[in-house]
Amino acid sequence: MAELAQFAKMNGLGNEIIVADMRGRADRVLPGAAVALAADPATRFDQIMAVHDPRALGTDYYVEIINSDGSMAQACGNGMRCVVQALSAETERSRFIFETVAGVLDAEEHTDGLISVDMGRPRFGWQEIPLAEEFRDTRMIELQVGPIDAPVLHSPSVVSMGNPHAVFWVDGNVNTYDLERFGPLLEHHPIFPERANITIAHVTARDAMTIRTWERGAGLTRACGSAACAAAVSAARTGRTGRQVTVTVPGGPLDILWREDDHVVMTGPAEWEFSGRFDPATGEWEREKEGVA
Ligand SMILES: N[C@@H](CCC[C@H](N)C(=O)O)C(=O)O
Repeated sequence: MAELAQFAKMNGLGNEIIVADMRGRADRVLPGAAVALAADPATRFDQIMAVHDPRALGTDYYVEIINSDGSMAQACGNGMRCVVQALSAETERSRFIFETVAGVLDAEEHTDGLISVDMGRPRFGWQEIPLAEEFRDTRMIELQVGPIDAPVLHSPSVVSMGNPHAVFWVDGNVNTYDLERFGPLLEHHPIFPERANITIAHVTARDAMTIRTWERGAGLTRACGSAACAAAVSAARTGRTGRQVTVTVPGGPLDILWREDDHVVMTGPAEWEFSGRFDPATGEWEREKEGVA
């Protein structure tokens, strides 16, 4: 067995997260190890946030994001809040600058314990999302599921928050839609060459909406931070809301602000569950014993 790496099992509004401490190591969390950890009910997770030593000048850490199917993700809002909480407990710092494959982002823990993450700028170009074919206006694209003459979900807004998102607008309760059935079909639809996160959104006020998300590479989750950002910017962009909204996901509310400088800032909680050590090559793991640092 390789030298074990420390991890903390955490969650961001029920989005199951493992924060893996890969600092000072040359190895990476392998896809097979992620799949093994996800299959174990005790360590079941939606994303692993692997925290590495910094690669770029002016950043504190490089963070890799791994979905439960072993694929890589470019953004994970709830996971970033968990990383901030884990690091702030260790370092007594409250601000961090991270590098991810999607770029550099900064994050801050507030005195009330809530954490804000600057999720960067949304991208609306069809090649940036990416889509398989040209759509000049990505506020609403032609795509539907269900019977041709009576689609269940149709005409989503599409956007990249570093990762690809499609947001389907509905009038009623988001829980009445069979996302477990339609999510995988839409995630793998040929219009999304890199797959997509699929969200159903119901705007309830100029500053509020409820969403549910089928995550690319992880399936149905209780929360998806980048999807909350994607839904918020898409709602503002289509005139449904203003630029500051409370997005309620199954796990609870997230505050999303699309600032005038085009950056999207997400604020919400993070929660520690337990710690352990694992083998990044195989996913074998052991729980940290109480009282052992
Ligand atoms: N849970 C995340 C999003 C995770 C990444 C996603 N599954 C993808 O592959 O794009 C969040 O909180 O943003």
